[in-house]
Amino acid sequence: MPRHVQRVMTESRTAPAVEASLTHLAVSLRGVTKTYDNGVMALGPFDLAVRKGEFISLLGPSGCGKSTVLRLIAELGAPSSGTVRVARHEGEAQPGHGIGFVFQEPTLMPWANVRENVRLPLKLGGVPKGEGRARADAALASVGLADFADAFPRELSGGMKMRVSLARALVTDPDILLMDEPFAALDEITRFRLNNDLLTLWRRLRKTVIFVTHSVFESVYLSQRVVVMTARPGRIQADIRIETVEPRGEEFRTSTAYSDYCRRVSAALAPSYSGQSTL
Ligand SMILES: Nc1ncnc2c1ncn2[C@@H]1O[C@H](COP(=O)(O)OP(=O)(O)OP(=O)(O)O)[C@@H](O)[C@H]1O
Repeated sequence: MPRHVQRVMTESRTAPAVEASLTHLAVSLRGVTKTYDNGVMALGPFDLAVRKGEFISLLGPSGCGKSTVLRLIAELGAPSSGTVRVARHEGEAQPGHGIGFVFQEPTLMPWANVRENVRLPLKLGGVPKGEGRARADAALASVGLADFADAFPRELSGGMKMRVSLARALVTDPDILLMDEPFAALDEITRFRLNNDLLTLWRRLRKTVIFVTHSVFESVYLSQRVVVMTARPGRIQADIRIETVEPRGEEFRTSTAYSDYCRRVSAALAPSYSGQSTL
């Protein structure tokens, strides 16, 4: 039975009705603020509820606290105030368990082959080598890299390295996938291809995905909801549901509905940039 682990918080009273509805949520942030040691107030107050299996994007100007949100969810830091809750299964009480993290940089170990890179989280978790290798191979197959398990990172393109990074995040079979601008450094064609592959994976695995991007187009294409943040300290500027025929594909990318949503999201984003230099 899933249970909810409540983490560092200064205010713990929650209305019973809200508590009950948490069983449908993967992640809940309520009244969260984050001020770093240097005095920078990065976030808040910030409220976000993400349903299990939902794909949402966080969009906002540079420095508005998007990565901070992901780090708080992953317990790579504690909120200054407010509540962060993450749904977990029994046996996943340790920080970070049940969560996969994909960063903009694939951060692969250059001296290890692709299989060993993907196996790393299992190795750190004490999974026996044979089982770990089999699971790493399965994760690699899921991202279309079954034939590259013995290759080294230097032999791979940028897109392939990102697939390895995704396989490494999936190898522990997390319920929640946090993705911090994973495709930002890739060329457009590779990015489009990875967008489609990610959607295919998401439809198959139904993980909860929280995806950070600077791209209005990418956020609308991928997400069921686009959450637009204000400039720092980041709060919710708009929460826009993207309703369209599923599964999405290239016809959605060229549809009027897609461009209408992009316009709507851009308009919601505009106030967050007001007063900021565009240079
Ligand atoms: N460890 C830290 N110590 C001090 N300040 C930090 C730290 N991490 C982030 N910040 C500051 O907090 C603010 C929010 O940072 P964060 O990385 O969450 O923003 P972001 O929206 O992800 O930015 P970007 O889109 O540029 O990646 C920024 O002003 C950043 O400089």
